[in-house]
Amino acid sequence: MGKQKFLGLDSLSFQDFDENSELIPLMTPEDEELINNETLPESLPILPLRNTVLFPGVVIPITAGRDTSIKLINDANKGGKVVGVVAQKDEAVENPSANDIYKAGTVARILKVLKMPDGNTTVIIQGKKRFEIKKVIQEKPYLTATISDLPEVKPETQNEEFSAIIDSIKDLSLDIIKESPNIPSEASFAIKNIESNSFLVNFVSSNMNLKVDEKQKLLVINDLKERALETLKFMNLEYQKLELKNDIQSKVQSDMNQQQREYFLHQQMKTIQEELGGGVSSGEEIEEMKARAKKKKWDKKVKAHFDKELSKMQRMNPQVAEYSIQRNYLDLFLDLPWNEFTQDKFDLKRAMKILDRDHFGLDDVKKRIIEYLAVLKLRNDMKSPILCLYGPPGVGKTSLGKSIAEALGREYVRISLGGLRDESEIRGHRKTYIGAMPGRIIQSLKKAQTSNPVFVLDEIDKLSTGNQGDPSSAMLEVLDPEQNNEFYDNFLEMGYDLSKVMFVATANSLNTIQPALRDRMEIINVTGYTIEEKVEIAKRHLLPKQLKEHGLDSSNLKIGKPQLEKIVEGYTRESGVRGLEKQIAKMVRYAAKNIAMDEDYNVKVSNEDVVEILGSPKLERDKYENNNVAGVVTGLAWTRVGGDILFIESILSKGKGNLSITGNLGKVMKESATIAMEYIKSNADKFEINPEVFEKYNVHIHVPEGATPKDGPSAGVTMLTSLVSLFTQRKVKKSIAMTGEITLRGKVLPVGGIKEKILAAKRARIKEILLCEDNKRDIDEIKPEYLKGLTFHYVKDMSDVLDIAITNQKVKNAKKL
Ligand SMILES: Nc1ncnc2c1ncn2[C@@H]1O[C@H](COP(=O)(O)OP(=O)(O)OP(=O)(O)O)[C@@H](O)[C@H]1O
Repeated sequence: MGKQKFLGLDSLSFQDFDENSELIPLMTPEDEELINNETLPESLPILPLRNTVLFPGVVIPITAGRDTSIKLINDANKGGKVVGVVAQKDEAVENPSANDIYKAGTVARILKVLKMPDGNTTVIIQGKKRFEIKKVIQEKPYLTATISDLPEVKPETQNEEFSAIIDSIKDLSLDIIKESPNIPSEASFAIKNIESNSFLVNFVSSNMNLKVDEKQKLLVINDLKERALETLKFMNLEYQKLELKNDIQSKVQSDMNQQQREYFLHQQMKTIQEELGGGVSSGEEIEEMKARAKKKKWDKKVKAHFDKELSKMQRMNPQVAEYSIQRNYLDLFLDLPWNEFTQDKFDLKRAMKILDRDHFGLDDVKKRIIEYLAVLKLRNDMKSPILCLYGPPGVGKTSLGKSIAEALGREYVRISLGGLRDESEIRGHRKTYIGAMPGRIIQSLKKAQTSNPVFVLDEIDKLSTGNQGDPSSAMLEVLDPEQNNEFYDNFLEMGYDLSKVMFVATANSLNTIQPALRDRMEIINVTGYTIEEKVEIAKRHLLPKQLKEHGLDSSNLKIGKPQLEKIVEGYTRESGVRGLEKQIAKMVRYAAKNIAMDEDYNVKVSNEDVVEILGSPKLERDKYENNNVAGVVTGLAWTRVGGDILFIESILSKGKGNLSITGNLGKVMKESATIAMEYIKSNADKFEINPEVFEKYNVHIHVPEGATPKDGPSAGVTMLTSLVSLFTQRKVKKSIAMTGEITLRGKVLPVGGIKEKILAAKRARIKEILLCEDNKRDIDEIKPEYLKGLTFHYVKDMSDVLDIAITNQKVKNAKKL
């Protein structure tokens, strides 16, 4: 419903009308009756309406601009004040003829004629009765036609359907008025007061936002019920459109409100900041940043990003917190090395020299490192391989990384991944967090100041998965040559090229490294050292290093080989040399103290001095004991800290044939014990064991040294030997140690960690070692000097094990079973 058409009163006031003019719309059935009883003249002047349709009872203002219309109105106003009003088919037609107007129209009464200042004439007319043109009898000076009545067909007064339609029209028009901001609320007052159904339908039809032809269609429907229904349909459509429009508008409105609010707040903030003495952002700082930026070797993308962020900073007030966040952020861009590389030194001889200078032994490892450097040199694409040095603690993995950096002439950085459980430690926090920082990778590169350092990732096997994302998956991206040229740090908000970085990871164990990570690395095993090697390392490296660190030199303290050996054997029990270094540091401190206190001391230390300084040698638990007791056998184990020996003890006690196992053992070891037991039971004859023994006695197996958890199937042969020795009460071969898995069928299977196990056996002064035949190839790979003084027995079946390990001699005080 358009405002200008509603009641037709928008530009006029009531004072413009005579007291008795019939301005007030018809409201009652009596009014309607009056109109219907009026007799129509035979012919009428026809006033064509350009853009509306007049309905009976409705008052509308029309503007007459055309000369013909003005003449018609003037003539009629002077005469009977009655005209026929018919809508034009096409509003563009200037002088409509009979064919240009519809056939049906409404008789109108002129209520008022007003001369407007613009020369137009405004006429207030009221619709009376509908008519049909029979014939146009003259076209000049205006159209005149003979007409006939169009009688309205009314439903019976009791028609329920019609009443329902009328009610709906009323309700819906009230709804429409409520939803339409343009319709004055008085309109609802009018609707409520219209009593004549016919007039209600006309009133609504006239005021609806319909096209002329739609209104005309309504006008010519004689059946009032049908007309009402059609009107209701149009109203429904109109209501839906209105709802949609309001919906859109309220959305737009709320967006606007939000924007206005922000703008307003910003303005306020600005004012407050100015009041507090803040000014425009510090120009000097920005100029300095710009100068630094000029020296950076950024690619286009990074440069564009930096420029954008810098101009953001320029617009900020230096007093606000965001300013310093932004400055830190941009500082990081300026501090980070971008495409700044050190030239690699590919002199492999020199590299070898450096590796030899820093590390004693480790020949295989050094050889593999040199091979790697050679490949790097030949490929020359600067894409670096990822090395993973794995082995027990203190064997020099980390320090090898450092030597590699020196050999290549690259910068060296290191991060420890041990216990790191938060992905953001690697990838950083988004800069919107309070106290956000880049991840460790980016921080280390900032420290390195070059884009191609040697980057040591210590303890990659100890990366743990916490509830803050998975750091291993972030590491995967770091270590994947396909992806790491665009490593994304959350703080940096940019990809950073890590492909030129040479990563060297270290690990104590391969099992706990995520398999996908392990696949991406070249694994190099760094095994532990023999006693002789440790002595050499101590002499050549550890002692000079410690002397230097304490401000002394070799003239202040001399430790001979026998004493070093004593220290290694009596005070350390490890695969690496970290503990040894600590003991040597103690020796050096002793000298330093004496020098500082001006006291005499032996520069060349004796065995006694060693005991005096370090205390009496610690118990050497992992020393082979003897074979005097049945059921005690030495096994070889592999742990994360290197090889170790273990003793398996078993005893019999009167009982009902139960098997119990104690010690800090894993599930697999317990299974091995059960397998061994079953094997013995089924081969009791062979070992001359009375089968009744199994029912009369309980067996208890124990593995002492419970502090280090031991698991793995490799104790199988040891369990078996222990139990056979127990049931037969025969001695186990002297100075023998063994490792191997057993199966129910009596087979012996190969096991891992052989190198470490051999070193542990040597430390424990074992002479003979029993292994699966398939482990021979591991032994063949070990340097002969490591194997000096050891005899190997290779076996296939459990019976071979027993043939070798169990003697015919009964133990002292053998039990009679
Ligand atoms: N072969 C060697 N020659 C000289 N020094 C060595 C040798 N092996 C180890 N060291 C020294 O032993 C110390 C410990 O080595 P490092 O820290 O590299 O051990 P690691 O294998 O990385 O241990 P972890 O696994 O605990 O990190 C260092 O001071 C190192 O120089």
